[in-house]
Amino acid sequence: MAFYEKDVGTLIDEAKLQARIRELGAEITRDYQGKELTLVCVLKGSTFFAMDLARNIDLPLTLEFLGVSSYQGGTETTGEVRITTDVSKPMAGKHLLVIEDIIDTGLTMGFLLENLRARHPASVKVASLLEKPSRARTKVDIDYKGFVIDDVFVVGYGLDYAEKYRNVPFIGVMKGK
Ligand SMILES: O=P(O)(O)OC[C@H]1O[C@H](OP(=O)(O)OP(=O)(O)O)[C@H](O)[C@@H]1O
Ligand code: HPA
Repeated sequence: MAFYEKDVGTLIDEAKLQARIRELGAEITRDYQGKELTLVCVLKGSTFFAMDLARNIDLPLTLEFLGVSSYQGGTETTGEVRITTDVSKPMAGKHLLVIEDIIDTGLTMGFLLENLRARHPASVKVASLLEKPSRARTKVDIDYKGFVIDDVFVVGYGLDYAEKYRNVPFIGVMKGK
């Protein structure tokens, strides 16, 4: 029995995740033909999605990592988004695709888009595996969206509860939360 089976139920299984990621990868491949694409992976939650998505994009892309944190171990945002790790290169003139695991209140992505646009990239688009529109506090346009989910706290496939459960291989819900 896997370590998480007692605590985590399945919301979106691995096959469904991978099928949708293949579709998104194909769409991004078409849209960025002839452009130099930079994936900006938002640490830590988006890492699993970003790596699977990158494998499904048939283009010579560049990877950058940007760390932000605002949940501080709980299920509610602190509302204060902090950069914990910055990208390694200037973003000016680049075609950026920001990769997120989830857009919940939208506060993190709102902060990130403002921060990245100030660096004068050629373009900025957003890919998010999940969207939880019922909790939105600010409007974020998602160019490449995996799934829309209800107002439940999800874990797995990169998403954590108090830093745990990121390595659960599917999108799950905490039982009894
Ligand atoms: O739309 P929001 O309400 O801002 O929520 C979304 C953000 O919250 C999570 O990050 P978190 O701050 O928990 O850091 P982590 O990715 O390291 O877990 C998630 O990975 C998103 O970045
Ligand atoms: O539902 C969630 N799960 C894990 N991390 C999150 N960060 C924002 N929303 C969530």
